Amino acid sequence: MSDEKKNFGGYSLDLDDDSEKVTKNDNLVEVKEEVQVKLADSKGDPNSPLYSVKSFEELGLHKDLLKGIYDMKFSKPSKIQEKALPLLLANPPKNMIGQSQSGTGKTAAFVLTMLSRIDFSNNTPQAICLGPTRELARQILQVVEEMAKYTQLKVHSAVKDDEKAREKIDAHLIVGTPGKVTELISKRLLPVNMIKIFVLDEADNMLDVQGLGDQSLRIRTLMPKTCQIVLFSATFPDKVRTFSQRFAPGANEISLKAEELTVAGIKQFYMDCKSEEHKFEILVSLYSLLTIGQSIIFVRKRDTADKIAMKMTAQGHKVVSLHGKMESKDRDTIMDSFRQGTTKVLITTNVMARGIDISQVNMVINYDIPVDGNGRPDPETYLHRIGRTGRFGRTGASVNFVSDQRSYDEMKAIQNHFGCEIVKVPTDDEERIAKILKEALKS
Ligand SMILES: Nc1ncnc2c1ncn2[C@@H]1O[C@H](COP(=O)(O)OP(=O)(O)OP(=O)(O)O)[C@@H](O)[C@H]1O
Repeated sequence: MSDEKKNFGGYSLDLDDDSEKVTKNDNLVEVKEEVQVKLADSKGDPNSPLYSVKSFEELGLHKDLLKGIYDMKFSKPSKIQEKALPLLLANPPKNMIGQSQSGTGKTAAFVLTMLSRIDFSNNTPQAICLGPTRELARQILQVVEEMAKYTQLKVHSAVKDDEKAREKIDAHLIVGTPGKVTELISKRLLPVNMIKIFVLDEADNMLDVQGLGDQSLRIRTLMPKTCQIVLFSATFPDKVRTFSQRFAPGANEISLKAEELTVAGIKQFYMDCKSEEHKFEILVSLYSLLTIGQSIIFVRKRDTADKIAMKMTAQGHKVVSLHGKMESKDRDTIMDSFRQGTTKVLITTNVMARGIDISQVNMVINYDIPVDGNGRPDPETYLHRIGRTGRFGRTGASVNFVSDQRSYDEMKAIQNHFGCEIVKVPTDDEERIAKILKEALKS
């Protein structure tokens, strides 16, 4: 889609495309318990993304929403919630482009805004929220349902193979993926004339990726003129930011510099493997560490995910793979069992890189270093992948596997982009590996 001209709202736009217990070793069991309670990111530190001076009451939320969030054990807002909510809730509504580090509570910021804008006495769609994958859309829907527990909200899930709407939707809030929402609108099942707020989560991805971008844009053009446009992500690369500003004209912006994006609680490592086979051997040797909490292993290709899962399973390890080639039903089952902690190790592609929030995930392995569609190192995807751990101040470890000069250079390019530290871990000393990673999860 590079250089392609898009017409939107009268503008011509340039779119750039692009606890299963570990029985082997008592120490590991001990660490697991510590990992679960340890908060790395001190909320007392004014520089922490979790720091705030205000309470939720001071942010002007309805008492029914306050009851919902207190039930979820949210005691104080995070920085992005404290900063964004007053801007998002102000009248007349203003658009928003909001950025904050992974796992710092962006979802609550936009969900609470949508819920605050809805008139529950009017049974017609008033808010649409889109995410890039069915897994993320389902997760947002769960958050919506929890937060809206004390309201009269009716919500509709718009993901493939889910709730086949045949009649006109009368739910107040729609959460879905762009493809399904486009379909519902074109079949005239989803009326959009009363939509007051349109949210894109993982907005940079939603606007940049071929297909998703086209659909998001098309839906955007159908929104009423007065509709509030809200874009959130941990990353807004320059090429997407300019477009975002046109997508959400006059928006309030909360932004971060590249160097501010990495989360302090996520320690980053790399292991210098000799070959592809050696990568697999190292992965297997890490299994007992991977199951201390839960882990996600990211690979580049769907086939690789399946192959590794098969090989590990054949060796007696309990792992599952999840990727976009699978049936929706299977994806949901795998995801639900990982979310419940029944499965501990998930091998996946970038489909799971963004937004997925499972607090028990304390290790992420980049089995393949992320690259973009042109084969170039992809810092944004890297940041989202490692952000699946270290959620809301928890500790986490991420380990990059490199196996040749090229993968090493890719990792270095990503490291330079963020100006972060990625520490080398030896591959030939299991005890030392365990010590380093366990230390990372403790500190
Ligand atoms: N104020 C709060 N107090 C306690 N926990 C919170 C608060 N806000 C959010 N959380 C929890 O923090 C976790 C991370 O939040 P969320 O998934 O919204 O992060 P995010 O900023 O959207 O991350 P990502 O960029 O990875 O999508 C969730 O489990 C959420 O329930």
